[in-house]
Amino acid sequence: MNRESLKAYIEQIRPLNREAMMQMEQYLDGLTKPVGALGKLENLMIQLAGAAGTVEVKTQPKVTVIMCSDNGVCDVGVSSCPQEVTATVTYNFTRGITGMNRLSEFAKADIHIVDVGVKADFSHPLIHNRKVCYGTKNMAIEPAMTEQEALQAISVGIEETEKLIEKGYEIFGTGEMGIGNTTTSAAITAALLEEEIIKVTGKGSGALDTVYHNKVEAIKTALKVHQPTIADPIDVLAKVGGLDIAGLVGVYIAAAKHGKVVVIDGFIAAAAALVAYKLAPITKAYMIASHLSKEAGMALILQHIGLEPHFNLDMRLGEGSGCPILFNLLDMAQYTLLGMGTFEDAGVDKSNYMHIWK
Ligand SMILES: Cc1cc2ncn([C@H]3O[C@H](COP(=O)(O)O)[C@@H](O)[C@H]3O)c2cc1C
Ligand SMILES: O=C(O)c1cccnc1
Repeated sequence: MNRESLKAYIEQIRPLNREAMMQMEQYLDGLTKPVGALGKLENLMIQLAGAAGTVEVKTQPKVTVIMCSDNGVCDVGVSSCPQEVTATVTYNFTRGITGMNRLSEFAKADIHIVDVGVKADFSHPLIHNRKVCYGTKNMAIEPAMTEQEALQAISVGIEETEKLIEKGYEIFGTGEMGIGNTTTSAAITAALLEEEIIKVTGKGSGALDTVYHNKVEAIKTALKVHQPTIADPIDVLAKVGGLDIAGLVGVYIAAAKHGKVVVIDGFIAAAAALVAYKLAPITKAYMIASHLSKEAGMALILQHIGLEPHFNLDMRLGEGSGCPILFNLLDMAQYTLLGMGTFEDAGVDKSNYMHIWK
């Protein structure tokens, strides 16, 4: 995929279907409750109707796409964790033992593991080999990726998502595994939001003071040396981003193009959402924020896009972990709102309560 074909793909994304959203809203307003009283649960159903183009919304089946890749910037000590852990955890997703595995099983949701650039080889049927290269370059010295590599990783995200859509998945989530990716996410956020580096850089998986200092310095150097063009999200992504983030950009874009909502996990998934939003603001209509990560940069990204998190559990795991929790909320919203009685069913004379019932 090149810039032109990506642009042509993005141009096919349609806005949410207003008619279906109005129908859903009208239906919800007729239920035995004050108008809007189920708040964001109602908003979720309206958004799903808009995405699907019908009030007959489906919340099953669900899948979180987990983009796994390594980051060359680990060479300058930006994570307290050794880089090899990327490969270990990527493999562990196949063993069912990670936090993400358990959360997803509980939510009856699937995971789809993609090796978009891990610095190790796997031969496991559950790890989809879409390796662009064996990790990015160290952005503190040279650009993390070429533009072509970044575009290829976006294509991987698009193609994997389209395969999952063909399999019948209705709801998508975004996950990642890549030691050092809170540094790349902070670099992207600092560049695209034109924010101070320390305001968007956190302790990631648990940085000590020296590691935190290395993170800030690596980002400072990368932005100074490569001078990414702020108005060009692909340039920013290629120079200071990661293959995992690029892959997730493809997930947001492809899901939106096919009328499917995408749940955003934590800071890294949010950095990818920011790139997708900058490339195609229309993708926002299909995004659902799950939780607010402990990483400070996430709140700024969501504010910028104009999305609100649905919960704050002080989580900072990544892997897609916020998605299955939000999936549960979607199921609950659908079960409740599409199963409730109308005010007629409830025998309520609404003429006395016109101010709360429409
Ligand atoms: C055992 C382990 C499992 C993880 N699962 C997700 N992450 C999370 O931490 C990493 C980012 O943090 P940093 O930028 O500090 O390296 C990513 O892989 C992210 O998914 C993990 C981190 C560790 C150590
Ligand atoms: O919010 C996240 O996604 C996150 C935070 C810390 C470490 N890994 C991921």
